[in-house]
Order: sequence, then structure tokens, then C-alpha cells
Amino acid sequence: MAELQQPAGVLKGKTAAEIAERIIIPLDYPSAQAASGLLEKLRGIPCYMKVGMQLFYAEGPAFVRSLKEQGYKVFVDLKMHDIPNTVAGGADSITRLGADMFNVHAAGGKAMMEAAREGMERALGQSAGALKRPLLIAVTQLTSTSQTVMNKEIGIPGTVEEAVLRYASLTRGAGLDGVVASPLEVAAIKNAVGSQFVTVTPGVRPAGADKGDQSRVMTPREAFGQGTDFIVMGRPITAAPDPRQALETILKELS
Ligand SMILES: O=C(O)c1cc(=O)[nH]c(=O)n1[C@@H]1O[C@H](COP(=O)(O)O)[C@@H](O)[C@H]1O
Repeated sequence: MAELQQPAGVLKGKTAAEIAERIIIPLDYPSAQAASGLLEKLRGIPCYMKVGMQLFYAEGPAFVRSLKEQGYKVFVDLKMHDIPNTVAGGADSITRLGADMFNVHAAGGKAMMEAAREGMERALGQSAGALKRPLLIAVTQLTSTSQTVMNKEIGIPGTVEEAVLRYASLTRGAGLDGVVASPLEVAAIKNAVGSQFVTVTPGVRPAGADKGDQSRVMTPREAFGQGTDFIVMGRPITAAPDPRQALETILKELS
């Protein structure tokens, strides 16, 4: 229970609905039907929904459109990492789809991230105000990556925090809105790049929950206590026997 003593930082004074809006649920399912099953169970709780590779590759943009029609905020998580021209085109298409948030890999470099922003701005410019500007963020070091893997396999020297901060500065320099990182790095990112720079943090596990393939983790309360803007939390909710109860328990702990 020690973690319940910590201040919930950015959540102070927020209602349960406002807290839910900062929780991103990954719809990591093989079909629209399977994802809709979870949506049904969580109906009425205004969480952000994330469509990643598995569901997007299976169902395509139609599922994102249907989420938008149902009133959800949608994070299109396709982690683009390609030559600048290709990423600009991808960003243009995702923006036209009406995504509220999408991402690229910071490892693609500054020119690639600038191209993503330009592709997004091109789509916005041609929409004559019909589209809202999405949050464009960059993945720093995946939350499944440990210090050892980063140093020994990927070949990046130094600490994970140093690598994340380097990517965060590069991302800021390219004019993007924020980064995906682990909650462990949030305070250092906000300190180095500015408190307005958005942090989206997967690698979140309630105390005692199975880490699975995640390496750099914190509890939801600790993550918000660090000042993160959004947490991404999947399996502790989606794989729970009762996903609604699991989410409501987390919301209660956060409010
Ligand atoms: O970009 C992401 O969303 C992401 C980046 C990262 O570094 N780590 C990470 O886990 N994610 C995503 O966040 C979600 C985490 O899911 P759970 O591990 O089930 O909570 C998955 O959909 C991942 O694809």
C-alpha cells in the first residue's frame, strides 16, 4: 500500500472521467470483433483508445473511423521509421484519418521527424479546418528494452536515461509535441525539455502485476506522480477476468 501514499501529481483535483481520459488502452486484438468486445465491457468510461499494428494491419483505417464515430479519442500507434518522404506520406494519411495522436521512432532522426510534422501540416492545411491537429510524438527507447540490451545488443552506450534524453531533445528540435518513454524517465524529460512537452508512458503495471515483456515499469500512481501526461496500460486491464472492474479499481486508486 506504500505507493498509495504518493502524490498523484498531474491528477490533483481531477474527476474520474478526466483521469480516464489520460489512460490509453491498447486494443491489441486480432480483429474488430475482439476489440469491440472490450469496448463493450468498458462502455461509458472515457479512456483514450490505441490502435496498434495488430489491429490496424488486420482491419485497416475503417476501425479507426468507427472508433471516431463512437466518440473515442484515438492514438494510431504505427511507430513509423522510414525515409523522410515515406514518413511524410504516412503522417499525411494518418492525419486525414482523424487520429488524435500518432507516433514515429525518434531513431529515424531529425529530418524524418520534421518530415512527419510537414506531412501532418500538409494534411491539416488541405482540410480547410475540418481536421483537428493531432499530437505527434516519437518513441525513444521501447519500454521492453533494458540497459543491458540497449548497450550490448543495440549498441547504444551510456544509460537508458541518457539515450532517452538525447532522443527527447532531438524530438523537441524537430518540432514534435512529445515522446513515448517509460515513466522512470518522465521527470528527467520534463526537467530537460520542458514541462509542456508531452510524455506518453507505457510500461505501467499495478503493484504485483505480471510485467510480461515490459522491462522499465512503474505503477499507475507512481507514473502520474512523476508528472506523466498519459499512461498506456493494456494487459493488466484487457487480460483481467473482469476488465471493467480492473480499470475501475485503478481509477479509484488514482482519484
Ligand atoms: O508506442 C507504444 O505505445 C509503446 C511504446 C513502448 O515503448 N512500449 C510499449 O509497450 N508500447 C505499447 O504500449 C502497449 C503496452 O501494453 P501492455 O504491456 O499490455 O500494457 C502495447 O500496445 C505496446 O505496443
